Amino acid sequence: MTEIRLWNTASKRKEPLIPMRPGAVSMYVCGPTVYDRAHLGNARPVVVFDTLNRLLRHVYGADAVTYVRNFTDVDDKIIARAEETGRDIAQITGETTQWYLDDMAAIGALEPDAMPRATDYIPAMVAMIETLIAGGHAYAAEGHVLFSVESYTAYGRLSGRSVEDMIAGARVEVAPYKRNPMDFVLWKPSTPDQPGWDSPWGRGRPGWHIECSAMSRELLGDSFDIHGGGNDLMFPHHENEIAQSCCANPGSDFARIWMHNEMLLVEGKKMSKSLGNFFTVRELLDQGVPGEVIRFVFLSTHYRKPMDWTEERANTARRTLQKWREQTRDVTPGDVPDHMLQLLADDLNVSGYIAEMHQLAHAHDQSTLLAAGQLVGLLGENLSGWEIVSPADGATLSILDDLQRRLAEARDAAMQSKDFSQVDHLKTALLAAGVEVRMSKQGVDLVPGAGFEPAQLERLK
Ligand SMILES: Nc1ncnc2c1ncn2[C@@H]1O[C@H](COP(=O)(O)OP(=O)(O)OP(=O)(O)O)[C@@H](O)[C@H]1O
Ligand SMILES: [Zn+2]
Repeated sequence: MTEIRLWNTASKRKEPLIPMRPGAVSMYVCGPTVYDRAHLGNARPVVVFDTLNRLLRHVYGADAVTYVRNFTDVDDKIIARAEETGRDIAQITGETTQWYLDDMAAIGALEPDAMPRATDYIPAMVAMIETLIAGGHAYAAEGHVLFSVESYTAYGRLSGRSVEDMIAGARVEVAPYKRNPMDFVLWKPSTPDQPGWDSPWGRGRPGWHIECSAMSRELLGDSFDIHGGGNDLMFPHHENEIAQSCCANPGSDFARIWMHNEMLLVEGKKMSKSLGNFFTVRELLDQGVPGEVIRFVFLSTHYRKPMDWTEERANTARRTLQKWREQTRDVTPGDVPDHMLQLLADDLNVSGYIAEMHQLAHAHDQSTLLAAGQLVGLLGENLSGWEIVSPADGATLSILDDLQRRLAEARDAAMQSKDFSQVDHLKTALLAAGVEVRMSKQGVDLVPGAGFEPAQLERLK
């Protein structure tokens, strides 16, 4: 069986994935707070963990993998949105949840095995908070319940900070009912017009962090294999999840491997709702960018590196996919070769994997190319958005293939003879027909651009 190695943020090294329950892999990923359309940054963790989910299913079998991603449908941001718009909270969260599912399906993400909504798990959260109070890890004060960070000596270990550093560096809310400024809210009181549930501490609602601790435990148990999310969640959210879960379930590991994707940036800054520097996945789809192109752009950068979205990258992705789609039309998928699987299994080296896909395309190994694409959620049948693209027809593609071969041969010959006139002649003619010519050590690539005129190729036949 392929050994999967993943970078564990907690240990700061790559570790083999050894499922706690042999043959059964469990993964929890923090999902969205549902009050607005997902922006492009929000789609990055979805693509990253969807790709991992697909790899896990390939290696262990689909039935052996349990992937959970939650919806946070109770949160102060949602309450604020309802107040601003005068709309009903259930309407806002219901609509936004459906948008999210539609948009993520459009970028080729499989639905997780479970998608718990926080409001369906309030009793589990209350029970966990009671356990924490009984164990001396939390205290009730003025209708709130707070987690006492001093009660957990490993607090800060994931993000590598001490409690003193955190107090100095963080903008923590200082409140009279807190014993330590770093103590964080497990439960807070609700006014009569805010969503609330009866509890031993009065009518109120959970804090954000306890939601994930309770839902992951209900669905995956005290300990599970992989916990994922964006690296903006490492502190305080994940640090707080660990504190809650490890104190409520003594002796458990909570999550064995912590994985964090880097951010999608806009001019050097994280794309985020609060900064207002965002555009949504839906806007891109509506502009005619196929969901598969969005996915491909994400896959082209390793998940632990920050990245930008540029139109140029989108156009390159579109041309590559268009070509591969034509090449693999009516082809039956073969098998993904082991050396390619090894690349994915090495902490999701998808860019290396895509380089191999280019090689397969050059070698006209269409059935392997198709299988390789489908393993990472590309070249499938259900990916929308291509209808507005006019693909080159089969005859034109075979001329292009022929020209690609001739150009590669001409180049090899010219390396010996030092006479590049034939290479230059072909290149000039291709460029005139609107075909971009890319030559690298790996080979020759012909990419028809927006101004492609197939008729111009006829005279090169
Ligand atoms: N720019 C980004 N790049 C990659 N992942 C992101 C980016 N922004 C948010 N995420 C991830 O998206 C998920 C949902 O995040 P969240 O709903 O907090 O969005 P947000 O834009 O960060 O909102 P806010 O700015 O209001 O905090 C989380 O897993 C988070 O890590
Ligand atoms: Zn979470």
